Amino acid sequence: MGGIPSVTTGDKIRVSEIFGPTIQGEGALIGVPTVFVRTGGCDYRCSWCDSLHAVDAEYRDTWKPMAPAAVMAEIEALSGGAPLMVSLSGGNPAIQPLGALIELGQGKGYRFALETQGSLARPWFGDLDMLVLSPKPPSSGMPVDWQIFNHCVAAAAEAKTVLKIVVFDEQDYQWAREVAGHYPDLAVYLQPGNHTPPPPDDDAAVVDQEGVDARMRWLVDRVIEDRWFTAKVLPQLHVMLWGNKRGV
Ligand SMILES: C[S@@+](CC[C@H](N)C(=O)[O-])C[C@H]1O[C@@H](n2cnc3c(N)ncnc32)[C@H](O)[C@@H]1O
Ligand SMILES: Nc1nc2[nH]cc(C(=O)O)c2c(=O)[nH]1
Ligand code: SF4
Ligand SMILES: [Mg+2]
Repeated sequence: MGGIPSVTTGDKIRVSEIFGPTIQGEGALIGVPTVFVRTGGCDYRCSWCDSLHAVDAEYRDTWKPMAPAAVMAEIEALSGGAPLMVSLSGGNPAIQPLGALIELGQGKGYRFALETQGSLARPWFGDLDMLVLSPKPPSSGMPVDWQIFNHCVAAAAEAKTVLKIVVFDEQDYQWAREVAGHYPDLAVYLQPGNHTPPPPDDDAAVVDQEGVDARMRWLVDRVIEDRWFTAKVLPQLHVMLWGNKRGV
């Protein structure tokens, strides 16, 4: 007996928050009306994580175990029953048993994207409409297990998988180039990092927008200088519009 990790509760999904519809603010689906399901718990602790309320154990009592049908009911209530894109984020949503929710939602016409750092591969990645793999650069302080990351890449079709890499500095940028070179079939989205003021709470909407803008301009210059014309460079649109506010 014992040995069962406390990260999941049977078939239930550990939910930090469900919000929307809003627009997807990042990457390949930017601008697409989306409901977000943010799961609680992460196997990483990036130095600059903007979602600590879904990562830090001190917020654990705000995470609620929910059956897939209950999560789906909330998504449908938020969308008024009109099918739309659902983004599964976190925390690391790959920790959670999300296969049943994806199947249930797709049966009703909803589409599902999932964002993960690529530290856990799941067979149900293959059922997603889009898998966003966001390996963590040196500035995060987190090491990448490339063997597991490759399992994630293999679990979903290449056409549905994209790379989204956060870049804070030249070292991150060089790292992103190298990583992209290893996955020539995957579309690459570069995203300037934003320094967030801890601790995360509803009032922490302040963001160093000038810093993000400067980093964005620098990132565009770097990509053009290197003639890296297959890369796409996008800021976090929701951060530009609403700062680090939660639920948008
Ligand atoms: C909060 S994470 C949750 C999903 C998953 N754990 C991951 O990291 O991919 C969602 C996205 O936000 C990005 N992100 C987190 N903190 C950020 C920051 N301070 N600036 C820019 N992007 C950030 C992550 O790299 C990831 O692409
Ligand atoms: N609008 C909006 N777009 C997002 N794209 C990725 C997000 C995330 O935190 O995972 C996010 C988010 O929290 N809000
Ligand atoms: S992997 Fe994602 S959720 Fe986890 S700490 Fe890093 S940015 Fe935050
Ligand atoms: Mg975010």
